[in-house]
Amino acid sequence: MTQILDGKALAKTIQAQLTAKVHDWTPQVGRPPGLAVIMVGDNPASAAYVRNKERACDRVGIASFGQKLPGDTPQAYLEGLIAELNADERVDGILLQLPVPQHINDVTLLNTIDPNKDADGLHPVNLGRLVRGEPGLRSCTPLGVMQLLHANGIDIAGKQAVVIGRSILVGKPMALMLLEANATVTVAHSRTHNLSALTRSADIVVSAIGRSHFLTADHIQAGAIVVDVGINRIETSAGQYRLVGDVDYEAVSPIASAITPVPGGVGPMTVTMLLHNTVLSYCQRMPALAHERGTLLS
Ligand SMILES: Nc1nc(=O)c2c([nH]1)NC[C@@H]1CN(c3ccc(C(=O)N[C@@H](CCC(=O)O)C(=O)O)cc3)C=[N+]21
Repeated sequence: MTQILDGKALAKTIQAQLTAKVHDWTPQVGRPPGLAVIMVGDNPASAAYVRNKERACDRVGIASFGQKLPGDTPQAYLEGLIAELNADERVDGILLQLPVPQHINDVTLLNTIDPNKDADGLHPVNLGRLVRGEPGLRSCTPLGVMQLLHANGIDIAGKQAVVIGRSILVGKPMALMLLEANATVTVAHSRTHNLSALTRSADIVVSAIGRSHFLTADHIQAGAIVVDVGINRIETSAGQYRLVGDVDYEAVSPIASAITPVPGGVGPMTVTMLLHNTVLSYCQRMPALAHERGTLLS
């Protein structure tokens, strides 16, 4: 029987744990944790994610300091806004929703976020901490994948893992987190030769490329663990949109020993890890909670 790695259920459990802690800590600290999501322009997919994030914050008791800005907002304005949020004591996490419009340099902006408020874990200081294996704020999607594997009793040490995709948001930090958990990691990408031969030798395949039905039965060996990070919107015959991953789920799930569905797999974990990072940052910034540090994800 193939094990379904249910991210929606685990997200619910972790969010309930976070809610209880936030409920206890808010009176001690005198304020709730705060998250500022900055969205520039009106990409409909981004708007939907941002709404999900704000709803999740509400449920857990995190204050939202969302900023929805027009698509022609100048770079200098955004730099000023981030400086203000860095200095705002009520804000523990800052996230710049990606992608940003063409005229904005996202790397420069991400680098101005206070690393201790970097809820997305994308600042060079946090990426450097990950490379070194030091504690720090970790990128949400790969952290969510690690939680999902861990909570389902999947042992990673010694396994062959292939990560498909080398983005700074998912592929690279995913590879480093699997390595930190003692997997033998290979990173594949669009220029990789003989991808299917490579993935067929893997015990764990993580796909983060953004192409629907890309990973087929030919790519997977019997008993492999398949993690689908892809979020692709495809049009159905009825003219509506449906969310699918990178994996041909019907074909691959009977072969795999464990697999994440889309939706309901990695996506809800990403949002939950963003909440987790915000609460972790709150915990680290507030002296009253010093003794609680490190108790968040058990
Ligand atoms: N700075 C930044 N950080 C991000 O983490 C980030 C980003 N920019 N830009 C866009 C991507 C995408 N992303 C998702 C989050 C949640 C779901 C999610 O909750 N998915 C649900 C379904 C949602 C639906 O039905 O639309 C699921 O898979 O079950 C998906 C995708 C975060 N991203």
